[in-house]
Amino acid sequence: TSGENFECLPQLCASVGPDHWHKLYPIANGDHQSPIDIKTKEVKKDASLGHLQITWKPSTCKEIVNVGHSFHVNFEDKDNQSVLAGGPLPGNYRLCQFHFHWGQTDEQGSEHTVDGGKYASELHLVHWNSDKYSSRAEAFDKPDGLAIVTVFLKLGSGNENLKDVLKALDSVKTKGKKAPFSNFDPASLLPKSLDYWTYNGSLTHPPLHESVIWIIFKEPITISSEQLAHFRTLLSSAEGERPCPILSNHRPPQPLKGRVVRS
Ligand SMILES: CCc1c(F)c(F)c(S(N)(=O)=O)c(F)c1F
Ligand SMILES: [Zn+2]
Repeated sequence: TSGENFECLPQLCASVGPDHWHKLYPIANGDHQSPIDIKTKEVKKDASLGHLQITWKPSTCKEIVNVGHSFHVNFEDKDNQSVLAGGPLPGNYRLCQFHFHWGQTDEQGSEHTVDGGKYASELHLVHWNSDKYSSRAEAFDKPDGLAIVTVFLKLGSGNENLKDVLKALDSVKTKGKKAPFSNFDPASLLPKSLDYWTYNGSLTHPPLHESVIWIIFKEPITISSEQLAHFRTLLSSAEGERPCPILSNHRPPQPLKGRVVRS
């Protein structure tokens, strides 16, 4: 086709979807894969689990980047300024980035599900074990390497605290683009209650390392249909290429393989 600028064909963009990952990343069929469906009746109450200690500094927020299948808000993590501790964690985990997952329609989009129920979106705040490792790269593939705090977003009224993130998205529309994004307080995206579920799992996108302690808040925050549509305007194509919108980027739930979810 001589430079026609037609919309990206869905199958072209999705030819590397979750069902193909195992060919390049055999761990995709491993015993500690994420996400999972949380069956609330099978959750084990564990009195030894303490409260989470969250100390995130807005001044460590640095930039927003289009990583092709999503966007990441990256934090300065050269010292222990924005850290997570307590709960199921053995020590301090340093915040390095957050990102969202969403679906083709408002009826799906979360990665974890609760009693089979899907939320419209899911926020992941990624931290690495800075007591034991010297960088996120070193921690990424270690069993106690990462701690990911997860907040469900349910379809509802517009979320004031997402406005700044959504506005910043407009400056990183195409793959590989990055823009400064500072002084954002990720705690503004937390629910009132910090009650959580926790289990051991993996990254939900290649390389799928089984290196994650998942900490999932039970209470969702809200997101509107318009804000979800804004997520879907992000492109997986680079500048000048045929535009290919990221309509969805959530992996379906994986087998629990005997793991226990605690709260
Ligand atoms: C290696 C890049 C990467 C992922 F592939 C990934 F799947 C996740 S996730 N959805 O488990 O939080 C990350 F946080 C992440 F940084
Ligand atoms: Zn994620």
